[in-house]
Amino acid sequence: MTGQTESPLIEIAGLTKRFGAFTAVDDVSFKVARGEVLGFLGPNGAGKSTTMRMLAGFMTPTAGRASICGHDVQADAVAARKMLGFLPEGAPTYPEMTVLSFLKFVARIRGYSGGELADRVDHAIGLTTLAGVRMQPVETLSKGFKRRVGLAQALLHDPPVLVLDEPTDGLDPNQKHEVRTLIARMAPSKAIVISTHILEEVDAVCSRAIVIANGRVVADATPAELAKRHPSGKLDDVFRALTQPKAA
Ligand SMILES: Nc1ncnc2c1ncn2[C@@H]1O[C@H](COP(=O)(O)OP(=O)(O)OP(=O)(O)O)[C@@H](O)[C@H]1O
Repeated sequence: MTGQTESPLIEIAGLTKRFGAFTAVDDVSFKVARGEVLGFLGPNGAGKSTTMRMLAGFMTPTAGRASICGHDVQADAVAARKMLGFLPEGAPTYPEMTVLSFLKFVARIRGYSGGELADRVDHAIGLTTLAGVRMQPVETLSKGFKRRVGLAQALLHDPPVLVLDEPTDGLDPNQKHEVRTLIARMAPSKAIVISTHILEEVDAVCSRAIVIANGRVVADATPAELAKRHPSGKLDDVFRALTQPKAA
């Protein structure tokens, strides 16, 4: 420890995405420091995936900027992506590859070769409990296993920043628990953003939560602070109050 305050590893300022006349993400700003696990919450269509894609440099914003470890994700994309592990929504691409060949392919793209490549792939397979399916084509896996292959590729290079779009989607309760434990274990050394619909996940792994509705941030607080905003003390009541359209 140097005693110096480290700059946030993730910085988003005024991020906006319009599709024609429709504004999907509207002036979103936040910072995430090392050690934080930020839960990104919101109803279907709120703008979570669009924000995460822009943060990961996979979609160009209409306005605003995002940076990872000080590197602008658009202007300095290669440097930013080295510092980032991104789990997009849905299943991994290249469905015809086996789990092992897909992860080796990702490792080669990440610049690894020889023994180091093999070690990286083995480690990612171990972290995500994929050893039993390593020779199986990705397209033949169940949804939960596909999700874990996506997670394995995001973790492979041990990046300081993780952006995980619904990491536990499709997992059974045991697998959900494993992935949450893994996230909690990695948390002290990384800045992590996870989007989720599952409010218990926020209590389980997040040190902070942002709620987004209609593309706008409507709350940014710790889970305990958020829970206090409703007499029931329940996050799902707070979520409903923040995100449901008011009755006329
Ligand atoms: N390429 C696109 N063209 C037009 N509209 C889009 C496009 N991508 C997303 N949208 C719209 O932007 C809004 C936000 O979508 P987004 O996928 O970011 O929401 P989300 O919060 O991730 O939702 P979910 O929880 O259902 O995954 C939605 O109304 C969606 O239909």
